[in-house]
Amino acid sequence: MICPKKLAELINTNCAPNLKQKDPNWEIGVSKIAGRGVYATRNLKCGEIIFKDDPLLIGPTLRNETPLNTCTVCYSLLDPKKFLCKQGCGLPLCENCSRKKQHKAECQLFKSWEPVEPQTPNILVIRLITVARAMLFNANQKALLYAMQANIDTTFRNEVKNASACFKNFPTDKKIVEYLHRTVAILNTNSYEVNSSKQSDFPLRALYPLAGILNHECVPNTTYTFDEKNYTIILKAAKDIKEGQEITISYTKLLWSNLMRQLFLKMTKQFSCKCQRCSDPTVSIFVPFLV
Ligand SMILES: C[S@@+](CC[C@H](N)C(=O)[O-])C[C@H]1O[C@@H](n2cnc3c(N)ncnc32)[C@H](O)[C@@H]1O
Repeated sequence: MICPKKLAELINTNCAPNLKQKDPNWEIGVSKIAGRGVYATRNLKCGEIIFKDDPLLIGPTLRNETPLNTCTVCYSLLDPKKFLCKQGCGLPLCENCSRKKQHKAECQLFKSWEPVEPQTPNILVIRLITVARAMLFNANQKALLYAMQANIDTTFRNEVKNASACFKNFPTDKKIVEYLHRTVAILNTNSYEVNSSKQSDFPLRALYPLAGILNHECVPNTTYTFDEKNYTIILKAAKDIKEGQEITISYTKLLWSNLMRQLFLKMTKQFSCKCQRCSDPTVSIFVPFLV
């Protein structure tokens, strides 16, 4: 894993206007919690905005119940009968976005892989677009992506492996395939779930260079929201934070029981939380019975 200083340089090279602050109130350092973390460079007041961060990578999550007839560029709901790109890349697309540069590059990439059934909506093909977007990164963006933590488990290769069977000419080059697998692992470790601003039941996974470095606490000192237009994450202090203190978020829902949080963190983020709340023997580990 690269050191905090190098990571900060990469973020600085790649950062979108929102992170370009003259005198940021945060810095990246070695964390007492895990790996690298983000620290306050001055005292922060409860409610104060700490930073705004734009996604490096964003795209559909897609679960079985999500509507496939959703444009992969603007995420608006499309006619359920005819919604796939007319050029044969297999991606759902609205008329307006078919003219956009972003889709043209993605369309070309998917067409070069030759979808087996380009006129049949396929959840594996559509879901792959988020990972495939990292193929279109420039060298700086690739370096930043690679600097993010990638948790490895027994399943992270399945996403690309399963989707590859839906193409006749999927890359076989080891380096490319490894890059795609690693992108999945990085998304699994660091991404946030954001609802599409066009439809609330269409979840997106978004990777933020700085917000992705925040470590977890079950009683975090920040909260976050997303800007509906560009999916910028806005991080605010949830209590007063002292200069030098680590800035944390919660990866779970705050009101989940100890047991639920611990299971979720172990299964999705591969760690056992040792925070004060988790270590409190007076807190029940069972799910509270709500009336
Ligand atoms: C989004 S990353 C956080 C940034 C990471 N520390 C880094 O250096 O890039 C999430 C990973 O950080 C580690 N992590 C975050 N919070 C933790 C905590 N409270 N206890 C143990 N590990 C934690 C886990 O390995 C987790 O999968």
